[in-house]
Amino acid sequence: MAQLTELKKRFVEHFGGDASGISAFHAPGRVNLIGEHTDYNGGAVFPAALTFGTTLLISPREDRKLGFASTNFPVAKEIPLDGIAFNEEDDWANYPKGIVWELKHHGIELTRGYNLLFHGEIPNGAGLSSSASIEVVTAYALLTLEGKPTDTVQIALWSQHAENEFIGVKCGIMDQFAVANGRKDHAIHLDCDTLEYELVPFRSGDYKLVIGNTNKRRGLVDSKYNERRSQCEQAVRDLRAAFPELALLGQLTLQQFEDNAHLISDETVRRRARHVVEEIDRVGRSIEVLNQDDLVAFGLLMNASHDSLRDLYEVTGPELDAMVDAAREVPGVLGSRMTGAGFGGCTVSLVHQHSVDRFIEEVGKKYESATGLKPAFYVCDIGDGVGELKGEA
Ligand SMILES: Nc1ncnc2c1ncn2[C@@H]1O[C@H](COP(=O)(O)OP(=O)(O)OP(=O)(O)O)[C@@H](O)[C@H]1O
Ligand SMILES: OC[C@H]1O[C@H](O)[C@H](O)[C@@H](O)[C@H]1O
Repeated sequence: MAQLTELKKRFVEHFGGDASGISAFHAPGRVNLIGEHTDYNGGAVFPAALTFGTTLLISPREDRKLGFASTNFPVAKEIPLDGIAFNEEDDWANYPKGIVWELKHHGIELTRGYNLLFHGEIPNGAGLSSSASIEVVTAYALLTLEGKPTDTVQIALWSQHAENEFIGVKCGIMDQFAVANGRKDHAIHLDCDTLEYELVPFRSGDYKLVIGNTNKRRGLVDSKYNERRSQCEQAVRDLRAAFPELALLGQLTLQQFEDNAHLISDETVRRRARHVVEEIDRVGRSIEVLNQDDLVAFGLLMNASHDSLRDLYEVTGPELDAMVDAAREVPGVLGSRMTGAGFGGCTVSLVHQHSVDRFIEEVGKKYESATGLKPAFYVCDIGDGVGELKGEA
């Protein structure tokens, strides 16, 4: 792999030494096909790993220090292994530091220092999980080099915990889980309450998944994400009048919700909860129609998902809506929706392979004239989850 050779050169230029002790790892980004804002409600999600992601080159060093560099960011860091703590000044290096902190939390103290060079191909802050990717690849690599088990479900949970507690972003489990457990040409049907999951072959036939990046950056921490979470918690509290044991909205069937929605006193909170329960139902129906290779029905469910995120959950915004509206006007598009947290970021559309060029041109033009922003498009295949790049390293 030419790129790995190039990265090794950069590693040696930056950290010195020779290339012989370098190991290489890769974790993908992810796209969520349907099941949005359901993970932290204990509901179902249906994401898939991308073929592009974060490559990590890593080698042990003699002292008890961690050297962090990234081809994506100018600032490199050298940090003592002992006493790892969040530090604003360490900027992006807080993500891999958070993993070292997390491993320690589980009794895994690194036995030596390491140099790490990251190379990311995922646009940051665009809803394709570059942060989950850097977390998961760091955890997998460090566990491998320390001779510890690399259980990818455990790695997902630890990475999520690091993001929640070390970085301070209260995300659900979907991103880290997809990045850690993805499989080529499969999407993951994950129950976020039990963490039971099934890899579902994604047979898209003549259709391609096309990601559209609005290039409207969204800030997860300062966005309305946490407000949505609290509204869901409020709905659960109200619904306990009928279900005293209820812990998460995802534990309700659609019918149970319909029969008791009136218990939620605030109208906005009721709409938020309705989105969650209906979206979980849409995930179940998606699996059913995909099992029958009914892509048309799946496209309609994608559309319904976006419309609900726009009208009930209110996390889309003008950019995502403009891109989805433009996408649905192109012949050969079966469905189009926002993906990820929302408030900007990316859309995902199911587009006939013969319409992809026209899609990119027409959606690009309409989107730019509606918003003044230049979008980017990625025609994507579904890739594998985290792993070591053994042959190529
Ligand atoms: N290759 C990389 N090198 C260094 N830092 C990275 C790399 N990839 C991601 N990061 C860190 O992760 C941050 C992006 O995380 P953030 O949660 O804001 O967005 P995201 O994960 O891309 O999007 P989303 O959470 O919506 O899926 C970057 O600003 C940087 O600090
Ligand atoms: O589905 C919305 C999605 O938003 C972000 O990507 C979070 O990191 C995920 O945990 C999930 O909540």
